[in-house]
Amino acid sequence: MAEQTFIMIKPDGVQRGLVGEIISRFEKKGFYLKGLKLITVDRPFAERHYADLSAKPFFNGLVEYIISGPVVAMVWEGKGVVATGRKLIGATNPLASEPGTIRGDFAIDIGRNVIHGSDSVESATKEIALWFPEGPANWQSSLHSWIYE
Ligand SMILES: Nc1ncnc2c1ncn2[C@@H]1O[C@H](COP(=O)(O)OP(=O)(O)OP(=O)(O)O)[C@@H](O)[C@H]1O
Repeated sequence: MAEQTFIMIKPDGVQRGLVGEIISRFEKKGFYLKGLKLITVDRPFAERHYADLSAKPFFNGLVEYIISGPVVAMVWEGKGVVATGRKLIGATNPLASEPGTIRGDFAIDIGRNVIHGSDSVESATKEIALWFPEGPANWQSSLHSWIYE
């Protein structure tokens, strides 16, 4: 199966009306949308998603932020989508993110950085299973041969 990643537009991205812009960037790059839902998660769920960060001093604030409103959970597919998705997103600290990246263009504070993307193929598999227990959608783009040689 082609590589997939989990991308989440955080509550600030939803509140600020950045959903369309962000989806558009992934679509225009040539990645395929294989899962999409607007969902407000509870504390235990957010703690599971960020379990690897549970020892960090910012963990509680991070969980509060993620449960503060609806997020847009997505699965995107394509060659190299995990690493390239992270490049489209930009560095964790938005002030260090290059202009042209999502965080570089739309965010300032690390605790309000608009979007999450899986950091490895392994994390992507885990996160997709957590957020999409029903599994991603199964469809093939008819543009495939115009994007891949
Ligand atoms: N020093 C910090 N202060 C506040 N929040 C932080 C800090 N470091 C990280 N975070 C928050 O925790 C999230 C996860 O941190 P991580 O180090 O995994 O960065 P990331 O992989 O770039 O982000 P994400 O996992 O959301 O894509 C960050 O996106 C940010 O929202």
